[in-house]
Amino acid sequence: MDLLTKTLAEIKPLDDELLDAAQAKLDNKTKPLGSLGRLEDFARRVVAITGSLAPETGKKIIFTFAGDHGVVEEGVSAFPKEVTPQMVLNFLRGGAGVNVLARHAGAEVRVVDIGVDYDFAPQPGLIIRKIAPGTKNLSIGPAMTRAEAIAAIEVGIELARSAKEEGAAMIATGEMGIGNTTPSSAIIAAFSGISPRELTHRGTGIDDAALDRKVSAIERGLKVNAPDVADPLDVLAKVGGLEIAGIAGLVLGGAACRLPVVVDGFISTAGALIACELNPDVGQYLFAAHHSVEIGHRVMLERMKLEPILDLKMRLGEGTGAALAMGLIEAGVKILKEMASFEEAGVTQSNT
Ligand SMILES: O=C(O)c1ccc[n+]([C@@H]2O[C@H](COP(=O)([O-])O)[C@@H](O)[C@H]2O)c1
Ligand SMILES: Cc1cc2nc[nH]c2cc1C
Repeated sequence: MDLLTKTLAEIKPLDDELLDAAQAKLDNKTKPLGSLGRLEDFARRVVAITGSLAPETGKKIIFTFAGDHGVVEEGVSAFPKEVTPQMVLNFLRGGAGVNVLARHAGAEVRVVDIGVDYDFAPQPGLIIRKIAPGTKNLSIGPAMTRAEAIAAIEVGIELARSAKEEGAAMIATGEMGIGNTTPSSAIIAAFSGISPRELTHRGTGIDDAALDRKVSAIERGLKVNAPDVADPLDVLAKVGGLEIAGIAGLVLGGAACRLPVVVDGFISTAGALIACELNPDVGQYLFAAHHSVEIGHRVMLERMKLEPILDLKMRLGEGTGAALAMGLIEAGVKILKEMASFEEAGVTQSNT
């Protein structure tokens, strides 16, 4: 059996008994019932995901997948495509936004070249698993073959599995790819049936003329490719991206090996959406880090029934939102593990 099929079969819905046991433990802590709000949900879900009533919290890894996009030749981004490899080198030197916020959160950043149109020298922190030197222009034909999409998903699955073997407590998604808000918008337009004009936004900060070109590129791409929404791999291959596929795989691999997965912004959520369309149980393993400024993000999150943790008006990607949210999820787990119970603290419980 191939790795993707095997992984999809391994993903199970969360166990209600574990969720209830975690809630019972939280309800014994020295606080009015439910008073730690969503921190309690984070703790409950990490218990049910990991199967432990005292989950580990130490090792946190952000995987930042980088890929290029043929559709940039349609003039859909405010930046040229050479920024993709330039930013990869910035990540590797520790100077990018995600590096700063990961250090702040105590997380490690691993950069994955899954499809950058540049040959990097092997170096620490860089995982070279290039499937192709970028996608093809999705506005005139398929972005990639189905085999390439599956190969990129399997890279993500393997990375999640190796993170689990190394003892990671939590993993997160991130990405870098000039032009990648175009395939992300195309993916949600395909699944939702909402028009690209309503869903498409300004990415890196495009002007009105570039926004028109971007909407037109997506409209043409959906028409020429006619992706089959009942077949999420078809959508991914025809109008997706290699880093989006890698993220879909990381999410699937995380769910299969019972790791909490923190999903960053718009592009990461497009990857997570592909994973959820392949197996709806995946959503229970996910934490939506934040609400991106990109307008299609809300539609994606609603479709996946995920409530974003933060709303900081961010739209950088890389894993920046995920880095910040990891600390809050960890805080919820620490409440469960470290807070005194009523009995331990000698505090009287409610009389109702
Ligand atoms: O994560 C987000 O919500 C997000 C929203 C807008 C843009 N980005 C980042 O900006 C790049 C894509 O923007 P664009 O305009 O080139 O499609 C890519 O490198 C993403 O990491 C990221
Ligand atoms: C400079 C720059 C940094 C980024 N990080 C993620 N996407 C990006 C896009 C640009 C243009």
